[in-house]
Amino acid sequence: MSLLPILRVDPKDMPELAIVCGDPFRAEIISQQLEQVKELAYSREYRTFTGEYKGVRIAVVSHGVGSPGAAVCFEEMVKAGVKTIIRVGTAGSLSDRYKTGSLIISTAAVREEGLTRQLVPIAFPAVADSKVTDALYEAALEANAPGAVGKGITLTMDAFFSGVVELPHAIYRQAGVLAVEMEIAALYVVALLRGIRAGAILALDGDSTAVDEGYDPHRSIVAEAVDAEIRAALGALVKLAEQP
Ligand SMILES: O=P(O)(O)O[C@H]1O[C@H](CO)[C@@H](O)[C@H]1O
Ligand SMILES: O=c1cc[nH]c(=O)[nH]1
Repeated sequence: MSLLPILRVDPKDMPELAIVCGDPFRAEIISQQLEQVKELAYSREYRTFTGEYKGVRIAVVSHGVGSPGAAVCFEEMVKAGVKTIIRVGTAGSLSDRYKTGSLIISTAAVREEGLTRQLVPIAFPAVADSKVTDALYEAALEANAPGAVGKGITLTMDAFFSGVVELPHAIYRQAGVLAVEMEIAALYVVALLRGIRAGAILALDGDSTAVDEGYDPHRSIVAEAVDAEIRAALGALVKLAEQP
């Protein structure tokens, strides 16, 4: 079979279990936890590695920033036969309880991005797979994160910095949404429409309302939280490999 047109990977090389993340450099960091690692392709923002973790074959793929580009990646992964995807990302806090360094497992995503309404009406819910969520939560509790571990609804946006229109963060904070990022709604909608399992874990890198003033995701507490979420995601995939 020919290569996937955008990821530039041979579908037969893609395992059924995968981790995705925005940053191609983070994909490389995650791949360093694997044995028998191979970098299959680096095409646009999409960097694909495969390897084994505790005897389980997994892929690690970067999807870039924003839902439209990320959805292209998820769709091609599904076409290649991937059956379980976990997103390992960063997010801004919307909650007084979970601050920088905390980990959030996303049980569902508010669809404030523009992509998924072009796939299915906006009333359709973007929800995670419950087995993936449970496996992630259990693994996160044991991952020694520098902050608290929580699970709940997250917000997916297209805008990162604000313009002249007020962003809806305060409304969703009031509604109990825990964190904001930019791709989970796309992941959950694509997964639900194509019949695969998906979940997501997020390391909080600051207060979402402060990104316009000075966003700094390069602090050591964020790096520690990202390390912890990587351990949690790998542990969850091993558990999920036993529960197809
Ligand atoms: O940490 P990652 O996976 O890149 O995710 C978050 O970081 C990016 C913004 O800086 C967006 O892609 C957002 O969703
Ligand atoms: O989308 C994002 C990602 C990280 N941190 C934020 O505040 N927003």
